Amino acid sequence: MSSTATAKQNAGSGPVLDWAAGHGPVTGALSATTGAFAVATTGAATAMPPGWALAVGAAGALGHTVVGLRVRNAGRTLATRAASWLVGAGWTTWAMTHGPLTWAALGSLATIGVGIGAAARSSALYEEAREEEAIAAEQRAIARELSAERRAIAAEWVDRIQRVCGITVRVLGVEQWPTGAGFSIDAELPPGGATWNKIAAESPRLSADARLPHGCTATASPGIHQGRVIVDVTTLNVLEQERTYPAEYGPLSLHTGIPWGYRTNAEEIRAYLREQCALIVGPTGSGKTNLVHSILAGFARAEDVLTWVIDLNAGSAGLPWVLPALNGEITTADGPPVRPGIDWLAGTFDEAMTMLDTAVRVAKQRKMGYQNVLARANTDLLPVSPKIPQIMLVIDEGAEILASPDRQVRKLGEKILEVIRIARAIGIRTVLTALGATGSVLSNLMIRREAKVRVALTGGETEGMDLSKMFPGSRGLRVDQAPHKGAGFMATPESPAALFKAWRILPNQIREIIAATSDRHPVLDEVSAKAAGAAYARRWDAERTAWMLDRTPDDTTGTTPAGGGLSLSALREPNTEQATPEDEMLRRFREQIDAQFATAADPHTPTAETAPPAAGGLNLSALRGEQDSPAQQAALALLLAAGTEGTGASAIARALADEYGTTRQTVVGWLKTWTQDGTAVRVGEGTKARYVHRRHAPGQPPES
Ligand SMILES: Nc1ncnc2c1ncn2[C@@H]1O[C@H](COP(=O)(O)OP(=O)(O)OP(=O)(O)O)[C@@H](O)[C@H]1O
Repeated sequence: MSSTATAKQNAGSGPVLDWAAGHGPVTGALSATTGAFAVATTGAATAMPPGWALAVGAAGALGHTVVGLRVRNAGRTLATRAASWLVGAGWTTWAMTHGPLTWAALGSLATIGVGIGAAARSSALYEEAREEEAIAAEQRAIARELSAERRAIAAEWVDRIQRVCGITVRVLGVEQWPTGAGFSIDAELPPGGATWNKIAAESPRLSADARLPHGCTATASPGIHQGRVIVDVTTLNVLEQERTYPAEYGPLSLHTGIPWGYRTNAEEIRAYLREQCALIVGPTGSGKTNLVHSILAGFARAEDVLTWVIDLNAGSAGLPWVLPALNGEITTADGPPVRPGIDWLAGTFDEAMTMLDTAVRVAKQRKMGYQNVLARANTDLLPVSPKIPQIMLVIDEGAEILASPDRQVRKLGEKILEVIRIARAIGIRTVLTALGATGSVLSNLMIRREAKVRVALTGGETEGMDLSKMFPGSRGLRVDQAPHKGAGFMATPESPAALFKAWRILPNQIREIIAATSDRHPVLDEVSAKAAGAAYARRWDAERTAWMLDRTPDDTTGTTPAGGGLSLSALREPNTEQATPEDEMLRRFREQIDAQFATAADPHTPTAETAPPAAGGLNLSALRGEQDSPAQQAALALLLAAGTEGTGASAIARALADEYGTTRQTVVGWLKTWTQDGTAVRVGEGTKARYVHRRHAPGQPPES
């Protein structure tokens, strides 16, 4: 009978006995006594020589002892098992001689059974306790070793702090960092008025005394109360290494902080920007642009942030976040067009002014429009959420704008300050970068008060780096501690000034982040969109974005002006007979945005200057008269050539991809327009659907 069949049979008739399983105290005793009884009765009935039972018992005891030794059972367990075998065998021998079916034999067998059970139970418990004790002993040994190391560290640093700072601390704990880059000491200051900053001020001397490698520091910060100090000691210089932006692009929120880089203990540091503005200082070549990209990456990942970028320096900070989407270089797995990684990019003075005016209008409108929301939430801080996103204005070299001697540029500066002044409560904050004009910028009270998230990228540059102005109250920070590109110091209200490094982020990661976050960006809330008006709604308009395409390196028109100024092509009449590839790209971009996103409803009723928006979206394409581009003409020619058979969007896109870089999405847009205006006819359904030029449409008289 198969085992399954047996199991099935047994299932209905009581407990299934698993003979392969090991014995517990009860089954073990039961098995021993029933076994002995069976042998005794059979032996007596068959007149088996009683000595055999004794021999079997001795062999059993020996076998069990050997196995027990092999699995390292305790001596006590071995003795119990061997004794069980021998007692069982003794009884069997006796019972075979005197007859197993007497009351004396049965009673003594039951007693033996209970005895074996109890002994087995006790030896099992003993075995368990022995195992636990072994584990605990092992852990105690590890802890002893660790705490010996910790004790050594504690003693060494008590001595050092005494020697260097003249303060005798009592170490309460030493925590080794999981990153392996160093440790933290939690110590109690002596009575008599010693403060943690006395130790903090001696950081360089402590580091030297500890013979720390270059780039490693011993920094002191306040402990749990004013009588305690934490000393963080780095022993491995992670700032030396180049670490790329973490490849996990999951959603973030302004409220949980946006990671900007990592500390010397290799832990990430986050900027909390709900109420704070930020100031980043970094001379040329220090890695400032790279840091701005890391920051924009974090904002792109956030579900409650819309990023507006002003970059009058040829848009280099913002362009990588726009162009891949604009040029249709990125597609997502399910095919919808990709939104740029930032919500607005101003690369010219006029556009920057428009953006700042819009920000001021939005701020004022939010103040009025959200009174109820504030009252309901019982707060004076607008509850920022994906529905009411925070606008982060990132202004590259904004500090230079503030300090500019040029009257025009200073107007921009005044607007920036106005935004900083009025918009904290209602969710608009700024990130300003500076090449080094820290003196004049930091003398501005508004910046000093509002921009407490600060970064100084040194990249080894010592000229014009006044760390004490950037991080007032922090002592012991030296530029030469961070000689690597992308490295410097960062302070936030939550985390005192200390060494920091930005992750390296390359264009391919920027493209990945644009694709990964495309459907995550919030939409400007209705109240704000109303205030922002057409200036915002038409931000991707051809005339306003032409400069971006003139900057692309694969520009073949030769019209790119030198320097970063506004390009002449921005003034180009968009409805020229021969559309350029840039116009084609722009048109495609507008179409994609129209098709996919109602980026903001244009709240204004159409006027002479504002073209009517399509219901539910921007209808950017409608903002200019559509003109067939060479790519579109080629597509039309293909449609004609397909005759009565017709063709589809994919086939046309494939044919045009090499020469014009046309995507399927674009062709879908053209085919839609052509079917609407009667140029083409759609025939068939589902996967069989194809388009036929009206000349070849069924039932159509041939055109002459
Ligand atoms: N976090 C980083 N890790 C490693 N290397 C970096 C990092 N940031 C920047 N670099 C290196 O420094 C170089 C300059 O960086 P980046 O262009 O960001 O500097 P910048 O301060 O903006 O300079 P510029 O103003 O001249 O553009 C980069 O090409 C890169 O090699």
